[in-house]
Amino acid sequence: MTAAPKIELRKVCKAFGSKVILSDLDLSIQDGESLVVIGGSGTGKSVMLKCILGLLEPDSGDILIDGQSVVGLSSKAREKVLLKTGMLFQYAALFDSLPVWENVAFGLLQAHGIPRKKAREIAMEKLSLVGLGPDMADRNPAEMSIGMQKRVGLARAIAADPEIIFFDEPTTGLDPIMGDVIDSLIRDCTRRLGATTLTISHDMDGAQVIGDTIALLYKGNVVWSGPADTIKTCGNPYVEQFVRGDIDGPIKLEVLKP
Ligand SMILES: Nc1ncnc2c1ncn2[C@@H]1O[C@H](COP(=O)(O)OP(=O)(O)OP(=O)(O)O)[C@@H](O)[C@H]1O
Repeated sequence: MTAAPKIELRKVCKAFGSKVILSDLDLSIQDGESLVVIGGSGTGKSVMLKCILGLLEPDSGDILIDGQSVVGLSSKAREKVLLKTGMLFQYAALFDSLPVWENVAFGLLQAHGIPRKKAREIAMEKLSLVGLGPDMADRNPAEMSIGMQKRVGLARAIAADPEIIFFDEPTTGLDPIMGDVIDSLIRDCTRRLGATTLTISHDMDGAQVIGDTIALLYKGNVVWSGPADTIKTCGNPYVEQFVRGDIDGPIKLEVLKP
């Protein structure tokens, strides 16, 4: 018997008023797989992620984690599901009022009820995995560069050894070299954990570093998916246009009328 996908979207639809964002979206991520969903601005990547996290409810369709539907859960049941997940937000979203170690340990302290001493030990271990020494632990995140903040955010995402990790545009705001460093760290840390990951991104190069599989979203649906290392040779016209950044092709830019 084949195992159920770790995360599965079945014909998910979501509209805001008359504007259809997700349209019969099917997607599945196997246990231990790293999927990167790429797509232009406004194609529904964030809406998809918010539906999976329960921040938005699909109009129809189903979303399953470990074979269990997570649509319409009570907040208590959702908290339980979210305990097996970690998340790195687009701008790291650290609390400036807390030192670095406590940012990393936030979920351990608040959601997992781990005592402070133990939580600090785990935080130090995770900081070292992302290349930050013990001297960083008591720093204020606001004093750190964006690259360092992303490392702290990654340490927080992996703090509880989650089974699933979500990455929202993990290299936004970084220069290409630091972006590459963070992409490689994400790949190494998540592989070490054996976690299943879902990343949303615009960044083709990063997607190939992080992803086992890439899916291209356009108008709320997957127009291509396949192994990350085939994206440049797959011959799919949507992918080719996206890779080249051409204006001409099947992807139509929605230009706002003045
Ligand atoms: N709460 C909301 N109410 C109304 N419209 C929304 C809401 N959230 C998102 N949208 C619309 O849904 C569309 C898709 O947005 P989404 O943020 O998912 O795009 P995206 O692919 O993540 O884009 P980007 O890469 O620029 O972040 C956009 O047109 C956006 O304006």
